[in-house]
Amino acid sequence: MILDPTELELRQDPLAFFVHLSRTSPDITTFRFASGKEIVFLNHPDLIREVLIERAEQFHKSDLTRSFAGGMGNGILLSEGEFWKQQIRLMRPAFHYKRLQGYAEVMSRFTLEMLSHWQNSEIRHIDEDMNALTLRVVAKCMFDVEAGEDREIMHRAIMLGQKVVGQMVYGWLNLPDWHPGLNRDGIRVVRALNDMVSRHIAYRRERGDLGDDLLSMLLEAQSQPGVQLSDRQLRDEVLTVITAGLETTANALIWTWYLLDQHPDVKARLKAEVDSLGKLPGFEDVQRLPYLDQVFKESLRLYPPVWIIGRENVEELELGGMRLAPRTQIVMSQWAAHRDPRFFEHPDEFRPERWTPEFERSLPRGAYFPFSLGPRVCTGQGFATLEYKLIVAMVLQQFDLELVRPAPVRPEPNFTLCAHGGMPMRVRRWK
Ligand code: HEM
Repeated sequence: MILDPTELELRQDPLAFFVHLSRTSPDITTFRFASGKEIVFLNHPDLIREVLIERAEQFHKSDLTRSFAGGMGNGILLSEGEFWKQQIRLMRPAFHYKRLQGYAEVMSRFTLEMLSHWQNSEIRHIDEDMNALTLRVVAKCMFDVEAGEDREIMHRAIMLGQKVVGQMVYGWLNLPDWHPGLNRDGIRVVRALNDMVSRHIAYRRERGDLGDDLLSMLLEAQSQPGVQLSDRQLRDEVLTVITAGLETTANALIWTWYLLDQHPDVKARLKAEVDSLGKLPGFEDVQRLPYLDQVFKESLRLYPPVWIIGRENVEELELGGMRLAPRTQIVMSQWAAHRDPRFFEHPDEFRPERWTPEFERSLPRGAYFPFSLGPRVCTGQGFATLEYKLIVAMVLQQFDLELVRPAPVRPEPNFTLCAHGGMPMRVRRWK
């Protein structure tokens, strides 16, 4: 097949491709593959806001989202319309602010447990540690699952899954007529995960004593009048929340450790702030650390774990002066938008201090959207923010992390933005 230059650029470096497109294109632009298939790229906060918030009901998740979520079945990430409304109504209580306090206790306990295994001056694969930690946290908080054997199944599945889903996303980006499908490795991964989740559902039913975690809420909802929730759907929801909640938060943390290593002045200031607590940080404490909040926002700006999202219009419509046929594939890239010099001064620099209340007020809605925006905003935003802040504060109180491979570390745009080649770091207990 003869590749159009666009396809070549996209294949070689999707992140650079979208930044280039955003710096050289109008607010809405179309790029074409050699096959003739078109993709519409949104390059202005007003249009992003229109699609995600103001006219959200006219747009559905797209082929891109289906490729990301390929292995998760038909979970909440992909559902639409009345069915999505039912699912979000059933699931939202598990993410309510009041419940976060209980989750904070689990997050802290598991973080301390991880730190108790760290030896002074050893080299740790921080990417693996962060993935293992966020997996334990989400599995325990949402599904009350703690068993070691399952952790191993899930950990292996996620590591392989990263690769498989990455290939699927690349498939979508590179091959315009490509349809989501799993290769043999992918099928194995999904089968192992499905079996594991089904086993837990059966076990929980047998036990009979439902708790107040998300799985219990969904099991209970099955008997409510008017609720349509098959066992298969329930399993898909469990897998979706685990997958959506684990690698995203892990990568936010991994890139933060990298950025702090590359910016010792920021690390010193953040360390002073977390030490000023004089104790282990709790649920309320981490919400009162302003510099930690700035570091969080700036890390998600430069390394947004979800680096691209897609939508398609349900019916023919006009957007930004362009007529779109039904099911036109639309993409918005956090990676590119968060580097837009129209809204971020020195966009490539890591400057947590930019996040002042005045700056946030002046930033147009749609210019910064690490958790997306509008009705389909990330359900786990509060959960992830709390988890990130507790983990960063607790680790930094005890350890200094130093990168032991040459910088820069290249971001790899898979399902989420991974660190190509991993993030080995020497961990030193502060004197
Ligand atoms: C830093 C961490 C996270 C980031 C950056 C992130 C980002 C996102 C984004 C951008 C979306 C929208 C995707 C789209 O529109 O196609 C999303 C959806 C979602 N996220 Fe997150 N997420 C994070 C953590 C979590 C956690 C911890 C959970 C759960 C424990 C979670 C659960 C979900 C769910 C259920 C959805 C689907 C919502 C819906 O479609 O109604 N996320 N997330």
